[in-house]
Amino acid sequence: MIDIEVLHRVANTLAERKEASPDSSYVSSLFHKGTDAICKKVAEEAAETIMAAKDKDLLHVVWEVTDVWFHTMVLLAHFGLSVDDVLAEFRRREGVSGIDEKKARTAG
Ligand SMILES: N=c1c2ncn([C@@H]3O[C@H](COP(=O)(O)OP(=O)(O)OP(=O)(O)O)[C@@H](O)[C@H]3O)c2ncn1[C@@H]1O[C@H](COP(=O)(O)O)[C@@H](O)[C@H]1O
Repeated sequence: MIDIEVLHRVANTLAERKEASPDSSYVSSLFHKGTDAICKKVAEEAAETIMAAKDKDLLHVVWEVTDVWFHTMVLLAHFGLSVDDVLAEFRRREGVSGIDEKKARTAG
């Protein structure tokens, strides 16, 4: 199993890019363009994931999901959120059936 620490290393690089010149860094250029540009990339990469899935192109599914994760990490960093916020939410949901959770949400 590959260590999840790679996500933290990339997240640390993203944080450093907040101080970098947009000319020298793709991530910095996204930070400078702002929320709309970052969200546009998330949407584009999600659409490309769907197209790869419909083509049953499994290599491209992995590439595009990586692009989605990466650009959502840029979005988190843009808002001062961290990978750990998402991992904590996964941990909070762990073992809670999606069916039971939805029932509890719609019961009241
Ligand atoms: N993991 C990534 C990563 N994944 C994808 N990408 C870039 O995300 C972009 C994806 O956009 P597209 O596939 O649409 O490619 P494109 O058509 O060239 O992009 P646009 O024309 O739409 O801008 C490409 O430019 C990829 O190179 C990434 N860029 C950077 N990282 C990580 O971020 C770190 C910092 O990157 P820089 O800030 O560029 O140094 C790197 O060391 C990596 O760890």
